[in-house]
Amino acid sequence: MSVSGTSTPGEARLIDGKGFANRLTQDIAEDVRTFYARHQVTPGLAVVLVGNDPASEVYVRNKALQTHRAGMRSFMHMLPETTSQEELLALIGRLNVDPEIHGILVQLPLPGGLDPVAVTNAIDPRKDVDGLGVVNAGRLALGLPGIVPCTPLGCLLLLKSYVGDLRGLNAMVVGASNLVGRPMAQLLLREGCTVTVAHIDTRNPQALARQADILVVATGCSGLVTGEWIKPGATVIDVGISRVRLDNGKTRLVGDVVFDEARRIAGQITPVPGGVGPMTIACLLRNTMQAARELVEGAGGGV
Ligand SMILES: Nc1nc(=O)c2c([nH]1)NC[C@@H]1CN(c3ccc(C(=O)N[C@@H](CCC(=O)O)C(=O)O)cc3)C=[N+]21
Ligand SMILES: [Mg+2]
Repeated sequence: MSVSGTSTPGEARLIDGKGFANRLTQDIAEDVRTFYARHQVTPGLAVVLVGNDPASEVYVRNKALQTHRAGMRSFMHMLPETTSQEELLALIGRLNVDPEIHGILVQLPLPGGLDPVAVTNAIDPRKDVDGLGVVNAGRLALGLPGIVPCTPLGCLLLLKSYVGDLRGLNAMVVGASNLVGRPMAQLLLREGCTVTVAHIDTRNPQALARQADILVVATGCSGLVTGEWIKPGATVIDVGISRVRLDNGKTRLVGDVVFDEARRIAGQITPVPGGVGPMTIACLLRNTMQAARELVEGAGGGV
């Protein structure tokens, strides 16, 4: 591996997000025990799910499972599709003042009729473990400490571990969502990358991507990024996760990157599943631990 973040083409090294996330969760479990010994407080995470989208139910259950593995408390709030904005805001108001809750996550997307901006910003910024409210998003944009969104944070931890120093590298983020693309670009900028963000109106994103030492793809369009997008030896982080139906009727999870093409050209690449997804959940636990510390100890923190 050279300092430019590229390596000889051939077969890309697999980035083991699942293994990294497991180690991170064990480290957090240790922090939880130390924190309990010091304060007799167990960090608590509240997850709010409105409606019954089957994919969201899987994620939310997985989050609860991992929360328990880290020794934290998990509080699930499954609300019916018919929940009103007032009812949801009232619940967040109660969670904001509940001393047993240190982190609050409202699963997105919300059913139509509920305003995700109003709901996200009703969360106390100290408990906003998704980092999606204006206070934490603004802190990230200004380079100040705060809570960083879980998926971009997970991608950054993988990049720092597998690439090392990111300074001076060309990074491209494909997708400009508030949940992933924008905060990802901010984090890479903070690490000293030269950052390009491609979005729906970008002309010839493939030509821009071919310059990128680091390519982070977060569009939700399965198969968007083919081998021709990839600079030989680049590090590719695939955030996309789509369920596709195969000819035999079974379903399979795929990313936004055509994996079999990309792995022949990239230097290293995340698989789907087993890449970014498990890191998202581990970083949610990390953010909850950080929020509990700041709420209980009043320490100024950050990543
Ligand atoms: N407020 C909010 N915050 C989120 O962080 C958030 C959200 N809303 N809405 C939905 C997306 C999606 N998301 C995933 C988390 C874990 C996996 C995950 O663990 N994936 C496994 C596979 C899981 C499976 O088998 O289905 C993997 O990639 O290996 C995937 C996706 C968090 N999201
Ligand atoms: Mg994810």
